[in-house]
Amino acid sequence: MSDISKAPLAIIIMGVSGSGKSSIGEKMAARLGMHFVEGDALHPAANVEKMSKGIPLTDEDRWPWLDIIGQQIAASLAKGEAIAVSCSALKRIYRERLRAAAGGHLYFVYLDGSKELLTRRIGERKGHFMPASLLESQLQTLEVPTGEPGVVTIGIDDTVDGIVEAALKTLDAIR
Ligand SMILES: Nc1ncnc2c1ncn2[C@@H]1O[C@H](COP(=O)(O)OP(=O)(O)OP(=O)(O)O)[C@@H](O)[C@H]1O
Ligand SMILES: O=C(O)[C@H](O)[C@@H](O)[C@H](O)[C@H](O)CO
Repeated sequence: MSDISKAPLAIIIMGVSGSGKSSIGEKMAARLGMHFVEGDALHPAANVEKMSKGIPLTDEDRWPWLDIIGQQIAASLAKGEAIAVSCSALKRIYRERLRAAAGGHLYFVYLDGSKELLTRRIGERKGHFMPASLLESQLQTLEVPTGEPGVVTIGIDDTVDGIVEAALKTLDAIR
């Protein structure tokens, strides 16, 4: 099996709110010895305020945020450094923007879960700005990335470790 940590690699861990992007992304990046960036931390304050009030973001709200993420990925790759970022990346046009920023060298790990499981995980989570009420709009906005280049789809009905293992194995298989 090839060692996917050797080449500079850029990975977005994507999916709707509560799918496990932060939990999986952090652990995956640690396993690969990669720098992990929490995409939520890069939202302009106005976006966080909106989401905290239960108001879904628009494309216009998301573009500046996606561009910050794209710039971070481009900067890492330019230095020859691998990077993993958690980012909902719900629409295909968002992913295209991120791919363009990364010069085409971008993988996506899509965390796929049922509405019931997502609702449960968000409900059990404490101290996060994202209210459970926004899950519906997240699911409506999501354009499933399956079939796009560099995408691996992983079901989230498993332990964090199980999901990380599956993601690493599937990613390795397509590289
Ligand atoms: N495989 C799992 N098994 C059990 N609990 C999990 C699993 N993955 C994530 N969780 C829990 O589910 C909740 C949501 O996970 P997390 O915050 O990582 O998702 P997220 O996609 O980053 O969410 P958001 O986009 O809203 O920030 C957290 O409380 C987390 O601890
Ligand atoms: O595109 C979006 O609507 C946002 O990025 C959300 O997905 C949140 O950032 C995330 O889910 C926070 O919990």
